Amino acid sequence: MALLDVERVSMRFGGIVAVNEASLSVESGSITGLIGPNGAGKTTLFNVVTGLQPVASGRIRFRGRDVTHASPNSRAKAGMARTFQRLEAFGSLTVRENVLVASEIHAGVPSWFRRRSNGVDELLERVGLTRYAGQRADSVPTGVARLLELARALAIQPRLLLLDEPSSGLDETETGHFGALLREVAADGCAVLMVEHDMQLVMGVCEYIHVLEFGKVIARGDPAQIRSDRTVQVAYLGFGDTPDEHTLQLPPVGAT
Ligand SMILES: Nc1ncnc2c1ncn2[C@@H]1O[C@H](COP(=O)(O)OP(=O)(O)OP(=O)(O)O)[C@@H](O)[C@H]1O
Repeated sequence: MALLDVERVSMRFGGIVAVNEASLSVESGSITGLIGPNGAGKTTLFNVVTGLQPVASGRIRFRGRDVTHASPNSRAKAGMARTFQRLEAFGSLTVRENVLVASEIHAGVPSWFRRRSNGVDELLERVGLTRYAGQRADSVPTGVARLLELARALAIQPRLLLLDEPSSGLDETETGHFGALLREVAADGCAVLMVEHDMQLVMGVCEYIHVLEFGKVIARGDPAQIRSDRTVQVAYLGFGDTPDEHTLQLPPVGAT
């Protein structure tokens, strides 16, 4: 059984069908991509999976449990963490305090009652934030803020990490570093489901990819299958009918 199973889920905003009977699954310890054009329904699907928005129909199972109507909080407690497109850290707290708060919320105990900081410093070290630990979150560059979002999500020791456009605002080197970090996270047993527009990152780190268009999953497969899928090339990547057009624009699999 997969770690996450989304079965024929739909979600509407009035007359707009944002997610239309979409199904996808995420295996434990894997990195899975969710790609598609702007407005395809990716963020809405994340919101439905994490419980921020209700489903109109369909079923969501996480770790074998039906969580279709569970609260966001109980899904988080069961091991789901997510980041948002817009950076959400507490600006007036330091980088370290931000991670500490996330860790405390997860543990349910304020740190002054505990002797240890629940691995916060190790976590900062692991994602490369130690030198920024004492800086206010609103004073760090975007690349560092993205790592902070990742560290805050990891602080709840999730089984599944949902990342919404994590490389947004990162340069190529930072994106490469981020991709390497994601591989480590997955190797440690935390599955990653990632919405991302940077195809180099997606093709480089994802083992499996789902493609969404108009709320429907139009293709799924490993990076090589997605690269060569004609429907994806036309619908998402905007290629015409010239057979070789796409090969010039897509990065090779494993490029990151
Ligand atoms: N709060 C809302 N109210 C009404 N319509 C919405 C709302 N949020 C999203 N939509 C619509 O739902 C559809 C899916 O939007 P969504 O943001 O999920 O797409 P997306 O794939 O994440 O896009 P992007 O890549 O641009 O972030 C779009 O048609 C969008 O306009």
